Amino acid sequence: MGKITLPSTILQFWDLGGQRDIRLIWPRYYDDCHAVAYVVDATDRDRLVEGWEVFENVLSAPQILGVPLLLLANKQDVPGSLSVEEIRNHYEEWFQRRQREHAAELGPMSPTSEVPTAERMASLNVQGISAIEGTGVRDAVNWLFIRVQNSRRRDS
Ligand SMILES: Nc1nc2c(ncn2[C@@H]2O[C@H](COP(=O)(O)OP(=O)(O)OP(=O)(O)O)[C@@H](O)[C@H]2O)c(=O)[nH]1
Repeated sequence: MGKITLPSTILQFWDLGGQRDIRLIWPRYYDDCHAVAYVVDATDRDRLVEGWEVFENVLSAPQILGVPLLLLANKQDVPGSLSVEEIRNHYEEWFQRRQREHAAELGPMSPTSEVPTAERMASLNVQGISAIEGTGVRDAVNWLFIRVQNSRRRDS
């Protein structure tokens, strides 16, 4: 857990490990979650698809519906890492492919509860960071602060 103290609020972060067995405890945190910052390793092309599957699983939790989503493309300090735009495109292509596969499995007459691609992509902010060098972290925190504050205002 980490805390960032800002003049008007304290942001509290829970860093939930990405290992397979640790993912099982993530849902325990969903009830009190005001935003999701999902970190992917932008140097690891081979594991991106697995990352999107896990991400989608998180987003399908009812408690997560409507909370601000920040996708962080980490390791931007490494030459050749995927850029923010490449990560966004990779996720969008994967999401569209998955929607098509689901539609094909369900057949043409089945009602769909799928989220339209445009809606999903519009709700998602993608930013580049380097956790090691600290670049992009301030922008990410500012974005989270503003979005959480705005969604609190809407709720009250
Ligand atoms: N070059 C570079 N390496 C990084 C960066 N962030 C993390 N690493 C390295 O990536 C490896 C994994 O980092 P961790 O912080 O253990 O990753 P994690 O996602 O928290 O791991 P889990 O909690 O097990 O999911 C370590 O060797 C880090 O030094 C970064 O921004 N740039």
